[in-house]
Amino acid sequence: MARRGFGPKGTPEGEKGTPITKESFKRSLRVFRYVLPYKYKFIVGLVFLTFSSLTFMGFPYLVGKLFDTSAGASSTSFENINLIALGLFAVMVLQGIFSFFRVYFFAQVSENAVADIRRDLYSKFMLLPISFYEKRRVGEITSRITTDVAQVQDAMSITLAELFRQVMTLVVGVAIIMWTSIKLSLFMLATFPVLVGLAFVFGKRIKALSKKTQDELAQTNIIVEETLQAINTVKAFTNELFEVNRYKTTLARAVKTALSASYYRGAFISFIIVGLFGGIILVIWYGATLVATGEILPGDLISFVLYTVFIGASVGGLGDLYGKVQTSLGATERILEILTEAEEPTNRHRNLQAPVPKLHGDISYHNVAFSYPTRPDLQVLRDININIRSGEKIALVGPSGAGKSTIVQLLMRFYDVSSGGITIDGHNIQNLDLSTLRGNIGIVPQEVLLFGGSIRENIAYGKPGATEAEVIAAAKKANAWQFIQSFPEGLETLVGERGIKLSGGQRQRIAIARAILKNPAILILDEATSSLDSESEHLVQQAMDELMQNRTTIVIAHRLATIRKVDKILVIDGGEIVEEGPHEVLSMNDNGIYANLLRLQFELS
Ligand SMILES: Nc1ncnc2c1ncn2[C@@H]1O[C@H](COP(=O)(O)OP(=O)(O)OP(=O)(O)O)[C@@H](O)[C@H]1O
Repeated sequence: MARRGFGPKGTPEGEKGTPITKESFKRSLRVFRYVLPYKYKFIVGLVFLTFSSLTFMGFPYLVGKLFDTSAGASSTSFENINLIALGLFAVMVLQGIFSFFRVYFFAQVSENAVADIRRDLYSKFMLLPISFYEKRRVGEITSRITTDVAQVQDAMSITLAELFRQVMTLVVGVAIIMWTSIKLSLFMLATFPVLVGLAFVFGKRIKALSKKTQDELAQTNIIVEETLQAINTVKAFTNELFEVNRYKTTLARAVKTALSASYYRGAFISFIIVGLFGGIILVIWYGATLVATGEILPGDLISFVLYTVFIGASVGGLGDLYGKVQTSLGATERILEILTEAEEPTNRHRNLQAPVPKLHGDISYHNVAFSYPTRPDLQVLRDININIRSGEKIALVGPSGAGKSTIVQLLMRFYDVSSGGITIDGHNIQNLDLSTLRGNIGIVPQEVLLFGGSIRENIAYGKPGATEAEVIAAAKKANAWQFIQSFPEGLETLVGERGIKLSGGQRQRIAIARAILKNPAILILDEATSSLDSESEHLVQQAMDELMQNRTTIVIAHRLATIRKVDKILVIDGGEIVEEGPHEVLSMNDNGIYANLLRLQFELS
């Protein structure tokens, strides 16, 4: 079977930011339903955030009063310098306490909500059809559950709090300075709209550039991930340097974009500094003239300047936050897009411990035609009619790319037929629950990928919760017990991330043991193309024969010698069944494809 699954197919989508519109904002609010279970903690966090922002606003006021008191100009109750200084300390202590609880509560909400999002995304990944994975790169999909979720977490914990704080500083700050001196406030505010307008334009430009940097960094990560996954291939083709160069080129591009973005960021910061300080100097100058004419107290001017700094800082911060909110909206949309993808129609609520309803194993294909969703114009199968009675064994042979693997993928409903139908025990597989369907099919793939973990775990994968005795019995039937026993750790031997410590024949026998444990009515054997040594071959064949007993079996055959005993051989060519019959009959047809293939293999061997 051609290797399926994640591959560098499809085009990367690019991690786009989303413009902040009413629509995008509304849509992304849907992600906040993940906050709902923790709403009380969220509200408490918001209350602490409000408190900490408000107490901070008391700071400039007290500093001004301290100044006036020291100059002996105050007629209010703030007579005592020590008392005011204590008040300042109290403000800071309160600020510290409130901030602690704000961080604590927001972390509780964001960590839990984000874990819920990750869990839902992962469950979704498990339930999405194979066609979903063919359209996307694996790096791109994993970045949904890592980068995008991390951005949402930032939004929930930092960005949101910052936004709230900055807006509050702005509103409360402006109200206080208005109360202090309308004249001075109007003078100060006259310079602000220009500053705010420019900051937003700047912020937007920076946003676009940092997005581009992120996209390019994502590209470099995709290269790392793909090459590490296929490190054997890279080495086998001695393409290490080629890959290093490919990585270097994309990395250089990312650095270039990051650097050009940094010019704008630098310019933005300079602009804020020059603009703000210029503004502050103007305010101090005008304020000084008001103090001179006795319209305000010197302490008021100090408070005023401090508030102006706060307000200026929050305006500057808002520019930055605008970008962050945009990034978070983009991430949120991508997450929601996955969460709303159509799942396979599987019975996900099935009790995992409950046994799968047993099928008998009569299979029929009626006029099946099929095109892959990614290549709808290319018909891969046409007019396929097959009847297999329960317990019968058939073999599919034919040139590479003929459609053999596709025929069995349709049986497992990895894809749905384009026309025609497939029935098992008379039921159209479209109407069978997917867990029942796949629960009754065992597969020994061409290339066995073992999960990192022990041999026991890998065998028990065929029947979660299998007892030790069952695992051993299966291993024995699969001719695997002998080599497992020869390892010092026996069943507990770790097989590494992809079972690299086991030989091809050993891996296959583990896969056979797994299938024996699953005890399916229908079996799919995808013969390995690479031949094993004759000793190993014999052991694997013996195990396969044991496994095939009393099961409907479809063998995808590459080596014709192994399929002489099957009940029927189907020769597939160009997506059609071109010959059909037992070995004895087909091999006699001198002009037939099967006889030809036989001769070819005989000559080659
Ligand atoms: N996921 C896919 N998306 C699009 N086209 C595919 C996909 N998988 C296979 N094909 C195409 O479908 C055709 C049949 O492929 P299939 O893997 O069924 O052939 P096969 O007979 O099993 O070949 P092999 O013996 O080499 O494994 C080929 O032309 C192949 O390129």
